Amino acid sequence: MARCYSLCSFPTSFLSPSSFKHEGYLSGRMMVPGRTNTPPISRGYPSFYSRKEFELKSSNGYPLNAVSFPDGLGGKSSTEELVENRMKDGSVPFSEPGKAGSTVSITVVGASGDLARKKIFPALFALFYEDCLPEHFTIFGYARSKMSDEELRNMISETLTCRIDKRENCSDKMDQFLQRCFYHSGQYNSEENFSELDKKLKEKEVGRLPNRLFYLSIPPNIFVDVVRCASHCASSANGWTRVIVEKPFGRDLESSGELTRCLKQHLSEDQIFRIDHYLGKELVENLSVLRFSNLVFEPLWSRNYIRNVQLIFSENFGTEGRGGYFDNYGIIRDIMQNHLLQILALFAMETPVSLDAEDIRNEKVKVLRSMRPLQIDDLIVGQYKGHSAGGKFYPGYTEDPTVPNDSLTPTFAAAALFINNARWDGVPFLMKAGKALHTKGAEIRVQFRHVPGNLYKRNFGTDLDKATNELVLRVQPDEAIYLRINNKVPGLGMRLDRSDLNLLYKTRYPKEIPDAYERLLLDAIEGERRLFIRSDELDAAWALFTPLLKELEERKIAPELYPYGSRGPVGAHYLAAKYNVRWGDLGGENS
Ligand SMILES: NC(=O)C1=CN([C@@H]2O[C@H](COP(=O)(O)OP(=O)(O)OC[C@H]3O[C@@H](n4cnc5c(N)ncnc54)[C@H](OP(=O)(O)O)[C@@H]3O)[C@@H](O)[C@H]2O)C=CC1
Ligand SMILES: O=C1O[C@H](COP(=O)(O)O)[C@@H](O)[C@H](O)[C@H]1O
Repeated sequence: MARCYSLCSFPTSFLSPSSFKHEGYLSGRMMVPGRTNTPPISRGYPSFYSRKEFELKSSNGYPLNAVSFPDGLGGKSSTEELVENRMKDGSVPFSEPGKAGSTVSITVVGASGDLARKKIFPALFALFYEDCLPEHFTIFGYARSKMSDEELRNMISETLTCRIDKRENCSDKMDQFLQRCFYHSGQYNSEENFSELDKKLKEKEVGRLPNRLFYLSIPPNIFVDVVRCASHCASSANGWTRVIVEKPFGRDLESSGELTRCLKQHLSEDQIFRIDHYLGKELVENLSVLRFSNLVFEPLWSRNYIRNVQLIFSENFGTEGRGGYFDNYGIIRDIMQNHLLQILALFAMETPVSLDAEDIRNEKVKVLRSMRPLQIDDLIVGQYKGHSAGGKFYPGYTEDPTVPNDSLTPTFAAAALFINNARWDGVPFLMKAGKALHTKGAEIRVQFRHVPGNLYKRNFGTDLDKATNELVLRVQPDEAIYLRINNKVPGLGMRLDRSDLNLLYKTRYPKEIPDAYERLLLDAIEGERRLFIRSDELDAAWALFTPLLKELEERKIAPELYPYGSRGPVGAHYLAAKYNVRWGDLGGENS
């Protein structure tokens, strides 16, 4: 995480917690009529730091506090003037630098659940461990389960690991972190219970400008209840209040629109942080860097040179434990409509005006709106069936006790999508996503066109595809970016070979890569919206998939069965062949 690492690379005296202050920004309850809650960061306003030249980078590489305070007194800095002016007009009550600072309270709603335990609390600890959290912060777990603070701490401590070097003993840090974690038990639709939470939050926030972040790690049917109660009874009185919303954001265009409408009765769009954790993955972040900061790629980034793009997701386990949720959604909604489509939009967008969140999100929306809705002929669906291997039986999807026996829900899908704009006209964007396959991974594969009039064509035999240049971004596991090129085998003859120019992260960057949730939580705390989904993006994404999802369900299209642990249904090959494409991940040697 560049910003934190750049923070950590300062001399240690700069790293004292007191140099890390996030000041509060906007007064009022969650929804402030006539005013958006855009924080200082994305508008280029400063945050306050006590040290000259202290610079904390946001995840888009922009300095968050593009300001340095003058040494000594004498004259007002532009920052101080800005603060003073803003306070005079009453609109933005920053707290004064140097006086009582701000605090951030992070409430994990659904704290007893799987996601909270496995991802959210560990990510918060990792941020704390890296000194990336503000100096003053408190974490609250909220759920119906009865638990004491101590029990919550015990639960959390089971999943915490030391961040940089797993062998390092960081029990002191863990203890410090756990001491800042508290629990409140309550119903999700009880204003009274949220008022009790508010009281407890205030006790921790006393004397500081309170900022509040709520993470909705709960089933979607209770999102609106929680937002209503939190907004009425537990939002910050004079700091910012933000809400991270987990997917699924509805199950089609209508239900997603309805969810957005309901949330917006209590929140402004700027307060809603719709999370897609794939946008927080290191390699997905690197996609734009690779493209926009290397001369060698951007000129090739169009239909003129790119033959097809493949977005591939696979898991080598089934819906174990999540069958109840999954059966109502299926793989298209679970993975394609969000994770893979988000990557596609980032991949295919035009150059944004800047790295500002709105500029990037504007470009992504344009791509999504230029796409034609997915056609049923460009889709194949599959479902895994039970399979025995190595003396063990792997049950099929419908053998999961939480899944109906006659379920037609796809656990695998492959699709061909097209972008009807000048850059991408006619280029197939192939997506493939499946559970219970032979391997776990996610990658972006770019296959380039054949070299026209290739002088060496006879060296490749009859299959020119063997000479295809391919750029692969392996998102996980074993993060890597590699470029497949053709080269001569050393020697007196003229034998050609395909080799990989390989940037393998674990050899180039031996440090552990931060989890996606770390980056996204930090961005939400800092008010950086670039990696969160705006409501018009969401609408455009659903518009592409909704007609097809309805058709699949109305026509009760049966998925092609594939054995647990296999490479998926053969239909995926026919679909690719229809567009003269071969899946790059099934291409043989070290593909
Ligand atoms: N788990 C994962 O890997 C991922 C999850 N998500 C999404 O994140 C959110 C949380 O996921 P996860 O932690 O797995 O969910 P859980 O099913 O574990 O639910 C979280 C908590 O919500 C409460 N809860 C569960 N069901 C209900 C219900 N029907 N009514 C009221 N409260 C309920 C429970 O707390 P209590 O009973 O104590 O109140 C539970 O501990 C979901 O929206 C999910 O779709 C997204 C990506 C990945
Ligand atoms: O959002 C989801 O993602 C996970 C896969 O996430 P990863 O970071 O482990 O690749 C997937 O298992 C789950 O079904 C889906 O809801």
